[in-house]
Amino acid sequence: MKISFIGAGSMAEAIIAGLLRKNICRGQDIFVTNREDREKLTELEDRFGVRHTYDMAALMQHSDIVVLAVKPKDAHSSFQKIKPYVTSDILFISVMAGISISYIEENLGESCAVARAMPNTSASVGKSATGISFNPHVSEYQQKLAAEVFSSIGMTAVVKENQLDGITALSGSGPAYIYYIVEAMERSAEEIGLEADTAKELILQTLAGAAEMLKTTGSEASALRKAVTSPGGTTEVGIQVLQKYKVHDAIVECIKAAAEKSKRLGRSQESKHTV
Ligand SMILES: NC(=O)C1=CN([C@@H]2O[C@H](COP(=O)(O)OP(=O)(O)OC[C@H]3O[C@@H](n4cnc5c(N)ncnc54)[C@H](O)[C@@H]3O)[C@@H](O)[C@H]2O)C=CC1
Ligand SMILES: O=C(O)[C@@H]1CCC=N1
Repeated sequence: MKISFIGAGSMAEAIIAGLLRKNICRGQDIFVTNREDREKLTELEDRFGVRHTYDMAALMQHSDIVVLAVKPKDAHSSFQKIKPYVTSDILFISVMAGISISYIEENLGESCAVARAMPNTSASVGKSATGISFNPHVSEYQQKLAAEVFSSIGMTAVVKENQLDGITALSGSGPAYIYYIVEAMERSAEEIGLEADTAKELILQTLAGAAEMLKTTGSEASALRKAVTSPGGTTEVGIQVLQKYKVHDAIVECIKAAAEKSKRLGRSQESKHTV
């Protein structure tokens, strides 16, 4: 499979790492390009054995799949660059938050094969949770190619496009919320006098263990929480503090706000650049 990346930032890098680790393609079958940072492209070339180019005709000719991995605000400028070289046999996979399939079709051509995906940065360790949606021009073969790409970086759920703003908020941004909680756990460990390295190991194992329990026991999160919470014990006091600070509601509001932002990101780009 020959695959190119328009945009060579954290998300492109995470997907490339997965593709190569799982031998989905060879480094020489991957082209990367960005706006102007040649140094970054050379670094990727050295690290992964991928090729880089600013020649869009060559990049597009080479590609079965073109991954659109620029920030949503740069979507339009990246479309302008590649539009002259679009052909009907290329599968475009956008990982851009908020950018709709119809906007991509408007810019690249109504009959283009387009997938809109929302992975997360855990892709770089093969643990992404990815939602993906296809337009009707994506053939079964191309759907298989896309499944190969995303299964190399973790699990994938095929969904209706209207689910993707929610998925962006839930699992696209999700790792950041978990890291935010870990930052707070690390600070509390310091404040209660634990040794930093030991605390870090304990936190990581606690996270991994809780994830494994959720995955393998089939029990609901609330039931697992209750099993930890001994009446009159320590957890009960801790949870009472979380309730006092309305942490549950804050997380619900956080994810709803992120989903709204994903919708707004798409709308603002689309209204700025009517074709
Ligand atoms: N970082 C994350 O956790 C996730 C990001 N995404 C999405 O992935 C996309 C990329 O995000 P990051 O990799 O974090 O961004 P980034 O800022 O690390 O990388 C963006 C890349 O796009 C390039 N670029 C900008 N304009 C360009 C143009 N006109 N032509 C060619 N290249 C251009 C930049 O030079 C840079 O290499 C975003 O749309 C984001 O919504 C999706 C899932 C998770
Ligand atoms: O923050 C963002 O906009 C991107 C999309 C999901 C994760 N990062």
